[in-house]
Order: sequence, then C-alpha cells, then structure tokens
Amino acid sequence: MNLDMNYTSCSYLFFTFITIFLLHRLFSSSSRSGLPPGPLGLPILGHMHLLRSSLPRSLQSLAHTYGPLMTIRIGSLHVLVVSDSDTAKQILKTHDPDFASKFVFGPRQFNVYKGAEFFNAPYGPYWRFMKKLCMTKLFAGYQLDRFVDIREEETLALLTSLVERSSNGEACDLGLEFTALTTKILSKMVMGKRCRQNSDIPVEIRKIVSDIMACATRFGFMELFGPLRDLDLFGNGKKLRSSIWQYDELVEKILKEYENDKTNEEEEKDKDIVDILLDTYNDPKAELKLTMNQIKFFILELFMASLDTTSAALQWTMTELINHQDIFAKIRDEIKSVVGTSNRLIKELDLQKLPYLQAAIKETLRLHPVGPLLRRESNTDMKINGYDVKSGTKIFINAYGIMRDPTTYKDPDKFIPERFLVVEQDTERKMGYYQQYMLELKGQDVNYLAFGSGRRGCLGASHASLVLSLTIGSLVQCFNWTVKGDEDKIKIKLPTGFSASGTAGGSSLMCSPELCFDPFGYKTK
Ligand code: HEM
Repeated sequence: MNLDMNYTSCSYLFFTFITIFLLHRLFSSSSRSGLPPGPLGLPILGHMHLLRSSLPRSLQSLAHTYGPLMTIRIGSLHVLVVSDSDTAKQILKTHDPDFASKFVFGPRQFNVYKGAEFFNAPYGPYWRFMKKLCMTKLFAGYQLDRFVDIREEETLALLTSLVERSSNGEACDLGLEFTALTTKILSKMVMGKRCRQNSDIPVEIRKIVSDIMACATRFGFMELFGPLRDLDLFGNGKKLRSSIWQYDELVEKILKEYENDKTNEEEEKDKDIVDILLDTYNDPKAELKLTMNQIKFFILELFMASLDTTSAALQWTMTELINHQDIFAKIRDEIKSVVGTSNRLIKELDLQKLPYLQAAIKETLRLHPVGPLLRRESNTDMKINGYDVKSGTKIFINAYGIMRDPTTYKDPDKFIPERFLVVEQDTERKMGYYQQYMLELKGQDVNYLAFGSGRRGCLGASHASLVLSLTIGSLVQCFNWTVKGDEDKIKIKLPTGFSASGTAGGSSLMCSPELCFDPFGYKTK
C-alpha cells in the first residue's frame, strides 16, 4: 500500500515536473528563438496577471527568477526588461547610439502637433539638432547661471507664503506649493518677458498642462490592447485634444507678442528660452529649419517633463526628511555651519558647501525615482548578454530595481544619505566633490539612474538639482515640520517606485510649518 502510494506520488510529481517544464518551454520566450527568457504568458494578457500596481517593483521581483535581461509581454506590448547595471551599461554606454531612440507609449494619435515631438523623438536629425540647441544654448551652464535670480526670487516667494501660514497656525498642501513654485520658475525661464507683463501666465499654463497630463495618463490600459487604442471609448482623446488646442491658443498669442515686441538692440544676456527658439526659427543659416509646431510642442514638452517630476521629487524629499528627523537635524546643522553667524538665508552659491543636503536629495531620488522605467528602442540588430536583440526592440531599463540592488547598495530599502558621502570623499581629490556629484546625478555611473543616462538622459538635471537643493535647504533652515493630524510620520500610501500621480505617498502632503528662522528677520525666535 505504502509502496503504491509512493509510486503514485512519484509519478505524479514526475509528470507535473515534465508538464511544467514543457509548458515553460512552449510559452516562455525561450532560447530557441534567441530571445531572453521570460515567465509563462497568457493569451492576449501576456504577463499582465503577474504585475502589481507598482510595475517597476513587479519587474524587479520577476528579474530574480528570469535574470537581468528578460522578455515581458503586457497586452500587445513586447519589451525586454533590463534589471542590472552591467546590462544597463551595455545599453546606455557601450551601445548608446544604437539604443538612442525611445519607444512611444501614450495617446499619440490625439496629439495635434503630430510629428513635432522632441522628448519621444526617434534618434534622428530633429532630435540631434534640438539636443545640441539645449546643450549649447537653452540649458547651457551660463544660461542656468543667468536664471539664478528667478530661482532665488521664487524660493523667497514660497517662504513668504509659508511664514504667513505659520504665523496663522495653518497647515499647507506642500504638493500644491511645489507645483506652483516649479511652474513659476520654468515659466519665467521660458517666457520671462510675458510673465513680467501678465503674472497669471504660470497659473494658466499649470492648469492646461495638468489637464493634458491627466488625460494622457488615463490611456494606459487601452493602449495595451493594440487596435483598441484608437477607439476613444471614454472620450479622453477628445478631452486631450481640446486641452492641447487650449494650450495652442495661449502659446500662439504669446509667440505673436514676442514677434511684435522684437527689437534688434536686445542683449544676449536678456534672452529667455522663447527668444532663443525664435532666433533659431528666424536664422537662415540654422542647420535645420524649425517649424512653429515644433517650437510650440517643445515648450509644452518642457513643462510636461519638469512640473510633476520636480514637484514629486520635492515632496518625496520632504516626506523622507520629516520621517527621519535625525537626518533633518544634520542638514540644519550643516546649513548653520555654512551661513555661520551671518543670520541669512542660504543662497545657490552655498550649495557646493552642503554635501549632506545634496546626499539626502540624491538618496531620496534613489529610493523614489520619478522616472522609474527608462525607455529605449534599438536602431540595429545586436547581441546583448548573448541574446539576439533585433532592430526595433523595445526596452525598459528598470532604474528603480537597479537603484535598489543589494549588490550595489547595502540595505537598499533604507534611507541612508551617508552612503553617497563615502564615495564622494574618495573621489574628491580627483575632480572636486561638486563636479563629481553632478556627473553621478546625470547617470555617469549606471548604478544611479534617477535622471537616466546616456544620450537620452534628462536635459533638466542640473536645473532640477539646483531647484531641489535650494528649496529643500530653505525649508529645513526656516521651519520645523509636523504632519497634519495625529501621526508623527507620513504614511507612504503608494508603493514606492510609482510616482505618476506626482504626489509623494499618493496623497497631498499636508504639513504644518513652524517658523524657527525668519528669512525676513522680524519674527526670528
Ligand atoms: C527632479 C526632477 C527631474 C527628474 C527626476 C527627471 C528625470 C528624468 C528622467 C528619468 C528622464 C529619462 C532619461 C532617460 O531615459 O535616460 C528625463 C528625461 C528628460 N527630462 Fe527630466 N527630470 C526632471 C526634471 C526635468 C526638468 C526640470 C526638465 C526641463 C526643464 C527636464 C527635461 C527633460 C527632457 C527634455 C528629457 C528628455 C530627454 C531626451 O529624451 O532626449 N527634466 N528626465
């Protein structure tokens, strides 16, 4: 009897094992096709049933089974997912030009500026032309230096409003404050002249850009089912198109005012981003003739690329600092040691002397990257990790997973800013702490991908880093922060690695500022 049972269980186990093995070979992207491995897929859904609300996190855990290069299918979307820094290095560094296109994911068919994209443009003449313009003019170092007054002025305006709230004992929604701050800074950089004449422009832009982004993010699910993506079942496409037309009306008016007010005497140093774009548009010797639609869409893309990202990064940093009061206190001490007895507010010039503040921001973005999955598309056939990667293959680089890899980062889920100070002190003698910091921030080191890396890395990283450091430094210097309600810590409701909503923790960051250093000098305790 026992023997029979053992025999039956063994046969059962044996056949189960063989069946699983055969099914795995049948459904997974096996080595037969030369493709990297991947889990069992379902018809139509693909691997959707294996993915949870945090896509980067789900992909990170699948990579533990299927390795650093795996095949994933989400509905009709077939992608290769890169989950370690060695493989990422091949894509972002060794073969960077061959992977310098991005695959597009989103409701492109409802965009009224068809074919005018820069952010998602393929690696071709238009993208190269605009990238050069960004690097040499629009976001060049000297241009960013010129915008220092805008950043300091708007930070001061934020502090003024918070001092007022603090003296009235009111809480504030930091999410809203940060989005207003980042819109005002960018609006003044892009179209400063118009903003000086009409201070409502940033508010109008923020409303339109928020509407556009809200509509655009509602498409995700339909997008995954190929042909369904063109059916505007819930009317989001119509809403999206109408918001873009609204933007078009506003930007058209602004561009016309620029053309009308144009004078030949204008000095280079007074030019804002719209001035430079229009100069390029009117330049008969320019390598490429820009169209008005390209200019309009480029401006919109700048707002879309920067508002939610910078605001979310600011919110995540404040969340981590409020939840780690010991680190908050260390940053304040560092600031005190730099401003000394001068009793003044920190300035951008001080930032180079505040490595702990910078490390805390860098550590926040390591844990909570606002762009957790980098997109790439191959331009040519090649082999990666011994697997065939055909031209046109779509790739996700899991920046979230790579930045939480325990082989690179000890205790990867913990908030430890000190981990960045050690590396920086080692390299300090070679090139200076701040330069090293900026290079790492921009993805020089493929273990740190908060701003992406390679040709398609973030173009606003230097600007964003200045805004983050100055804002967070000022908020730490001037206020003690408590969470509204009974809790002493902020509960992070959204799984980390998901930040599409642009709000840390998935809800508004309601906090109470208690003034401890008055930047205006009349209420200091
Ligand atoms: C904390 C703030 C920000 C974060 C965390 C962030 C992050 C990123 C990431 C992860 C990418 C994709 C990079 C890649 O695929 O390798 C990206 C691309 C980009 N970002 Fe940012 N970004 C921020 C702010 C900004 C700002 C303020 C601007 C402009 C003013 C900006 C402009 C861009 C542009 C134009 C691209 C596309 C580059 C290309 O495809 O050629 N970003 N950003």
